[in-house]
Amino acid sequence: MSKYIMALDQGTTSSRAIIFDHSGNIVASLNKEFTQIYPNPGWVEHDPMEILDSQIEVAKAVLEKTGIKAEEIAAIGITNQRETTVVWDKNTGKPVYNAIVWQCRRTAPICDEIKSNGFDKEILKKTGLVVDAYFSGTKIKWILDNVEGAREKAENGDLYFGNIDSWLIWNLTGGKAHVTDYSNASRTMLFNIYELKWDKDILEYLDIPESMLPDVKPSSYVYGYTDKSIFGVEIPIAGDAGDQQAALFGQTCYDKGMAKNTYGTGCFMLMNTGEKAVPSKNGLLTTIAWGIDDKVEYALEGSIFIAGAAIQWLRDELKIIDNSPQSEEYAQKVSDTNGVYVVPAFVGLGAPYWDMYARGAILGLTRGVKREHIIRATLESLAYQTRDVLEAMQDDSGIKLSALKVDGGASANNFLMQFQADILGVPVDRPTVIETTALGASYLAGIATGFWSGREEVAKNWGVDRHFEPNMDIETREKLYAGWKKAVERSMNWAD
Ligand SMILES: Nc1ncnc2c1ncn2[C@@H]1O[C@H](COP(=O)(O)OP(=O)(O)O)[C@@H](O)[C@H]1O
Ligand SMILES: O=P(O)(O)OC[C@H](O)CO
Repeated sequence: MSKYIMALDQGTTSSRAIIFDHSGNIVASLNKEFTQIYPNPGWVEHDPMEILDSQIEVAKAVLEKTGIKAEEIAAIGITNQRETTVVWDKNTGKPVYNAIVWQCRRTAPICDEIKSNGFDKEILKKTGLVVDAYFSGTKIKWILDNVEGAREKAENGDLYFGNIDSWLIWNLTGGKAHVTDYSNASRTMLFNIYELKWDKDILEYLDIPESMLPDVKPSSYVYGYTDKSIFGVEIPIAGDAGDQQAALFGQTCYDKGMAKNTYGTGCFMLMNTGEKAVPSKNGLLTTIAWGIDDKVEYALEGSIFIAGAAIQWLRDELKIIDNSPQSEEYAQKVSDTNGVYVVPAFVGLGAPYWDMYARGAILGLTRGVKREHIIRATLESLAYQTRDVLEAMQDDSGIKLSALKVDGGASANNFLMQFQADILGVPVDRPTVIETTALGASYLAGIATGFWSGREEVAKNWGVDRHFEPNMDIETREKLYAGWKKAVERSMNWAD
């Protein structure tokens, strides 16, 4: 009998493979960072072949490391950085251009044009998305308009588009399945989230042939089997969800009103809104959580573009820490930021501001400011951005959270989690498994193949590692937050 599920978690900065047992515990995990390509200011690309190779490498290596045989893997669940766009030739399997990453701002002018024509309102109504360079639609258009010969090939039906999930599944199945799931489709800006189909008007407006697009399936479903040449046996690929929706699933937020916040490269808060799509008045996105049990369920989402990436910036560019966990040690050496705010708007601002032209800023510098203050202010910026989003979410949903479930790499930082509870005035709960993205993908795959009976069974696996209770007086909290709002204002509308 197969004893495990393997999740392939293809994130913005690394490809990860995790093996889970029946209790939802991590048996083994491996990850590999890959190259970030910045060809121009504000542009971000990945090499799709490097993504594929690194993902297969860690999957094979994690099996080798544990001695677990491929036959013991009941199913594979895929989860991925969302919106990142790959276009490839279906005859040769070769990408026609690098993957254009979700953070890339190159299509801001296309978005401006959409807005000036007023078509953004139509797009919001159909897709639940605010028009922004973040989503896949304008990235596909850019490739077709700028890569020599691409448009002609696309019109001949020779090109496929996919987000990273589709690119991986197509390759892992030996070119047999060109598919995606509802959650990923809902991030393309091309998918009508109410009618559950690709939207012909938007495709026409952006001049994208429908033949390029994958078939859209449930998130818990057998899409195909891995080609024998990869693991020696065929393993069903039975789960597919965008990483943030997968984390919502892994956090077992199955009831309306349940929410989680994931602190990875970016930071993404999602609230389950059940079978009803809730439009936002406050700059949040209405998106599909997943398709399962013959229906789709929706979520409200606050997307923060830069979170853990700001800590990597302290490490890699400023070189004032040696590794991310060290940020906690430095932040605790000072009792406050000495009046400093860091606004990490490196690629503009997402929810609730949606300013493609905002740029990062350090404000409040005086002669006494030390690196510890800058490090602390950078960590605090993750918490302030989360408060911006939580306020919008509570207002849109009419639901006041009794506690916020957190996960992702930076949620390991105890200083940050305590400050988060303090600045929200809401307790924060960190679960025993913070790799909830991979866990959610495993649950989706395991449910599709009968490894688990359903959501009720896996919900029992969730447990708290640590509870952070707010411990700041209201006056301090509000004063600090008011300073943040002022700082954000100064960073906005900066780049031309
Ligand atoms: N202890 C920590 N304190 C602050 N940030 C951290 C810590 N550990 C990891 N991070 C940040 O978390 C991010 C990695 O989290 P992860 O969930 O793996 O992200 P992703 O899936 O986006 O690659 C990195 O940006 C890293 O800087
Ligand atoms: O790679 P992550 O975990 O930061 O997630 C990226 C998001 O999916 C982008 O929408």
